[in-house]
Parts: sequence; C-alpha cells; structure tokens
Amino acid sequence: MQKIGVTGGIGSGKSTVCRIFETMKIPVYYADLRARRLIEKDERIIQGYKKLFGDEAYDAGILDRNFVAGKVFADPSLLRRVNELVHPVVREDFKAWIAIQEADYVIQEAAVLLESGGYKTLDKVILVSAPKELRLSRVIQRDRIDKERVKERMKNQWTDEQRRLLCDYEVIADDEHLIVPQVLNIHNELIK
Ligand SMILES: CC(C)(COP(=O)(O)OP(=O)(O)OC[C@H]1O[C@@H](n2cnc3c(N)ncnc32)[C@H](O)[C@@H]1O)[C@@H](O)C(=O)NCCC(=O)NCCS
Ligand SMILES: Nc1ncnc2c1ncn2[C@@H]1O[C@H](COP(=O)(O)OP(=O)(O)OP(=O)(O)O)[C@@H](O)[C@H]1O
Repeated sequence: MQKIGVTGGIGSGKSTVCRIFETMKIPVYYADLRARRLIEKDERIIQGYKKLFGDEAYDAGILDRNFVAGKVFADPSLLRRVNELVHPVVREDFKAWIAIQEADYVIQEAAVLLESGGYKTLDKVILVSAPKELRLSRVIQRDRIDKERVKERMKNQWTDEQRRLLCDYEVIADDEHLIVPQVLNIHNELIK
C-alpha cells in the first residue's frame, strides 16, 4: 500500500484537502490530532514533558497547551527537544494505524512532515500551499488567536519554496484556484 504525505504550513488548507480524499474512501491519519492524544497518553512523552516544563504542565492529565506553546515556539532548542520526544512516538503510532487500513493508498497529514524527516518513509508527498498573509488571516479567523502567536509558529516551519523542493504534487489552496479538481487529478494519478 502506498503511503502519501500531505503537508503545508499552518492554515494552508491541509485538513480541508484531506477531507476531500476521505470522501473518496482514502484513509487519513491526522498527525497533529493524534499527537494531541499521545501527548496525554504516552508515558514516555508525559515524563519528558514534565521534565522539560515541570509537573504543573499537566492538570489532571490534561496538558496546558497554551503554556507549553508559549515556551516552545519562542525557543527553537526547546522545540527541538519536544519534537524529539513526540515525533518518534507518532511515527510508531502511524505504523500501527497503517497495519489495519485497507485502501489503494493511505495519507498522513502533518504540518511539519518535511521538517521532522517523517516524509522519508513515505512514497509521495503532496504540498498544500497558500500565501502567508492568507494563511495568517484564515487561522486568526478560525481559531480567534493572536496574529503574533500564529507568526511565531510560522517562524518554526519551512516556507513553501523550501517545501516545494521535496514534494511530488502541489494543491494550490488560495482564493483563486478550486481545490476539488486538483485533488481529483492527484487521486487519479495515484490509483493508476
Ligand atoms: C506546543 C503544543 C502543546 C501546542 O498545542 P496547540 O493545541 O496550541 O497546537 P496543535 O498541537 O493543535 O498544533 C497546531 C498547529 O501548530 C503548529 N505546530 C504544532 N507543533 C509544531 C512543531 N513542533 N513545529 C512547528 N509547528 C508546529 C502546526 O501548524 C499545527 O497544525 C503542541 O503543538 C506540541 O506539543 N507540539 C509539539 C509536538 C508536535 O510536533 N506536534 C505536531 C506534529 S506531530
Ligand atoms: N481553498 C480554500 N479557500 C478558502 N478557505 C479555505 C480553503 N482551504 C481552507 N480554508 C479555510 O482556511 C482555514 C484553515 O484550513 P484547514 O483547517 O484545512 O488548514 P490546515 O492546513 O489543516 O491548518 P492547521 O495547520 O492550522 O491545522 C479553515 O477555516 C478552512 O475552512
């Protein structure tokens, strides 16, 4: 079974694109979503996060995400340590998930798939791109989050130019291109 990555910056439209693949019965592993669960369930991550941020990072088993986000996105070395804790566990979880899927191909959706090196075990990667300013305004509107906080995350992610060098396909998810036909074209290529 082919393993396909879908990546792109914060607010690019990855999840929207993946929902279109899902309507064609393609299973999608949402790495950010799974990571959120694993950060509160996997003992190796919990112990690691407590070491880095103190026991108070968790309240009744629930991670104080705002507190941790405020620290890691302002400190690249801390973010690296957090990534080193989380990404191997996500990779392991993805492997177990694949084992129970049945389809022509499966998708892993992740914002930092290239940055993390996770793409190396995948067959093809699709980039979902949109201009930075548009991504900013989408996330601010969707999450009611402060502009500076979104920018901080962007600083810790690659640019579309960097991503393009490693990706096999691109879905342009700006205000001018329709995404459904682009997704259909890629799907047809993949099932050939
Ligand atoms: C810092 C944390 C607690 C913030 O939680 P929060 O609920 O605010 O964000 P969430 O996890 O839903 O991610 C939202 C978006 O932030 C960006 N983001 C998240 N983690 C990272 C990262 N390690 N590097 C760059 N951008 C990131 C992505 O665009 C992502 O889609 C959390 O993101 C975290 O622990 N991240 C590190 C682990 C990780 O890399 N997870 C995601 C990929 S597997
Ligand atoms: N092609 C598009 N045209 C207009 N709006 C879009 C388009 N694609 C996505 N959006 C909107 O932009 C916002 C971000 O999209 P989405 O949640 O799919 O992005 P994402 O890349 O998964 O984001 P994140 O990395 O933050 O999880 C959503 O509110 C979504 O409805």
